[in-house]
Amino acid sequence: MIYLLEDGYVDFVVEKIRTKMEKLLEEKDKIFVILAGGKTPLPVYEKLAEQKLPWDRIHFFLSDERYVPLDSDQSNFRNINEVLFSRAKIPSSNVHYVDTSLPVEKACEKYERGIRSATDQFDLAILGMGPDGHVASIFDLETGNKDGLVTFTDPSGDPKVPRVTLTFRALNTSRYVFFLIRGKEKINRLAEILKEEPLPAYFVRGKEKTVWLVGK
Ligand SMILES: O=C(O)[C@H](O)[C@@H](O)[C@H](O)[C@H](O)COP(=O)(O)O
Repeated sequence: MIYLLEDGYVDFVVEKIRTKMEKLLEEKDKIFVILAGGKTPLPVYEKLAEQKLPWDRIHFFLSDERYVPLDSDQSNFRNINEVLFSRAKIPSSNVHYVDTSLPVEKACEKYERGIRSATDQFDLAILGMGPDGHVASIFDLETGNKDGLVTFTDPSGDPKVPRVTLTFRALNTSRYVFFLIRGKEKINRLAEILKEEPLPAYFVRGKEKTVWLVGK
């Protein structure tokens, strides 16, 4: 499903996420949600934090993290914490992040252990896509197809730093996938994906539904 929005992007996307979370919470006591890093979702997260949701029943995981200190302004955790986790007063035990104070392999192992002990599937993945078609920090298919749920990359992307990322295997346990994309370049990538171009984002699908929320 694709929504192409002329304006009102943030409000529309927040509403979609809120209603989906409410629906999922009618079925289950706890839900497990993946959040993308990057800039596009930040105003969405900020507005989401103002919603009346049972935050103690929602568990969050990051799709990927830049391997930088957690207080760096390049840290996805820091940026999401600022606009969502701390504002909505989400219990810290519900926030699963990559411990970048550890050596990178250990950080992956710890993140993977945390996921496995919490759940074997995600209910909702809120993802972005790069202007080159990458998703999470999967810039090439080999990385995405690694065994296990979490892996790391050489310095890649913008900022060009090593990254820790969920694999296709982990992302594709998600029941619902919402892609949040804005701008011409990303719209061109989506057009390619619809023509089955094997870009990384092409390989991520929700088990029940994949929704593209596309803005100018
Ligand atoms: O850490 C990251 O960079 C991401 O999680 C990444 O996959 C992001 O979603 C895209 O690069 C889009 O980023 P923008 O929204 O900033 O364009």
